[in-house]
Amino acid sequence: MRAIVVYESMFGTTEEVARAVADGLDCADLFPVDGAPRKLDGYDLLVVGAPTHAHGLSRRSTRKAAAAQSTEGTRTREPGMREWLGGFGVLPPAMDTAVFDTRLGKPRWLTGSAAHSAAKLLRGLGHPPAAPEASFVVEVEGDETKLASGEAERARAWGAGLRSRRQPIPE
Ligand SMILES: Cc1cc2nc3c(=O)[nH]c(=O)nc-3n(C[C@H](O)[C@H](O)[C@H](O)COP(=O)(O)O)c2cc1C
Repeated sequence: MRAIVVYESMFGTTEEVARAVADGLDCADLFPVDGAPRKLDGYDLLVVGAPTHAHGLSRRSTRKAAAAQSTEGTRTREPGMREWLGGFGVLPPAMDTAVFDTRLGKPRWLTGSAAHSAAKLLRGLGHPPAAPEASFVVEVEGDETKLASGEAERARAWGAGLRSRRQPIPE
């Protein structure tokens, strides 16, 4: 199996999750969304991950708001995941997809979910996620946004789970 993990990240948290997911998959190419390829032929699985902004995928305005909060600049720039996914007319027909996000550790009806928005876009492209959407919790303390304890390990296990879903069933 050949997998590609594409992530958007302002402060590095979703990037950390993406690296753990790719590690769990053990067969994945990893790209920031602003450097991701437009040709996905040859991949069996596309995994996309993004931070939750204003209850869904980021928009240019929310990315600007994030940039204003950071003295170091943001990890990924334009385009965001919404625009990257929106730029595809078709995806390779046999390719599976999976989605994850990072968000605050509150009930989903309060936080929203970027993964849920990404899943909608993928359904529109005829590639509904093959696994349940995953969310990983971030904590914000003052100026610092960090992954909650245990979430990197959970992300690695989620990636490994995606890999095992794709293993052929022995005859
Ligand atoms: C402009 C903006 C809007 C946000 N809106 C939400 C939100 O609606 N729900 C939520 O759970 N977190 C929200 N957050 C927190 C982000 O989810 C958090 O910054 C992100 O998961 C960190 O990932 P990153 O380090 O990869 O950017 C928001 C953050 C920013 C900067």
